[in-house]
Amino acid sequence: MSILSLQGISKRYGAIQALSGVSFDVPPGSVFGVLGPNGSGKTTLLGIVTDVLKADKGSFQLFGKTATAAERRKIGTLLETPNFYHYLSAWKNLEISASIKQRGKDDIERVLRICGLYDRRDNAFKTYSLGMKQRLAIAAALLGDPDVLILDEPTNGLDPAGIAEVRALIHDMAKAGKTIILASHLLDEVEKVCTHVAILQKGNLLLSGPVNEVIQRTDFVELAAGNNEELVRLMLQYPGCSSATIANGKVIASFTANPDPAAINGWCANHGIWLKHLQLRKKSLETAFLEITHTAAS
Ligand SMILES: Nc1ncnc2c1ncn2[C@@H]1O[C@H](COP(=O)(O)OP(=O)(O)OP(=O)(O)O)[C@@H](O)[C@H]1O
Repeated sequence: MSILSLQGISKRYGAIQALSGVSFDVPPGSVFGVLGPNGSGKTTLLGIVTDVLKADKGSFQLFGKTATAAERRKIGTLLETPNFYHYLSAWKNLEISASIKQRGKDDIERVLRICGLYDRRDNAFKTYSLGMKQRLAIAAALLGDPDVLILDEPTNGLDPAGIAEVRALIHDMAKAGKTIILASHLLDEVEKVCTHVAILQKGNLLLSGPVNEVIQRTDFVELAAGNNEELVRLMLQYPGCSSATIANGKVIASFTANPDPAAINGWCANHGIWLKHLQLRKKSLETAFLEITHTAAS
């Protein structure tokens, strides 16, 4: 059973079509990244799922059921950095968050410990670093031990140390069996923390599924020989080689399936070309993503 299942969600703001018939499923235990550039509809989508906004069309189910207040209570959300009181301590701020969520105070110690803030619980919020502030926001989302967390751009505005802190926290929560749905425009974030991804562009869903399946990052090979022009001609005859070009003194060869460097080396030697350089490389996630969005736009 999917944790969240969306069918044909559409939303328009006046002349702007923010979402157009978006459908995908979030499997249990996944860290599901909703990825897309600024303005692609990520926040709108999370707003609909958390009942902050209403869809114009389409439907969705939480835990296999039409979402009611009972299902929503199983979800912790961080849609924007909450307005904590600057002069109050982390503990006091979480007491307020707990009472807004109509939850008791008995969970505050647990969430502060998970987020590594227990030792700083009595310090005023204003004395926290940005990373600690964001971790406190996640602590507030964790009150009541929800099975599912929805986080909108959880590392937004953080420095590398803060980003690493929040990522470590997401990893820990995923290990503890939580399903995490997070919106991000950072490919790096998706690559480092997500198991699944849905890619949005201008409100349209381009792709969704497990990261390794959706974002095909076939290997390519970097080669060099005494005569690179001759090497290009030879590689273009190699079974499964889809392209071979020279860049920066190296021959870059792509293939229809993942290439075997040993077989390439043998093939070249058998054809009288001795390689000076042979390296298997992976297309960066960024290149793969740009290809996906470029293909969709053209
Ligand atoms: N309240 C609103 N009124 C009018 N247009 C809106 C409103 N909220 C969002 N939009 C527009 O809808 C589109 C999708 O916005 P949304 O905030 O959902 O995208 P996003 O992917 O979350 O972007 P970002 O990464 O910048 O947060 C954008 O064109 C945005 O300008």
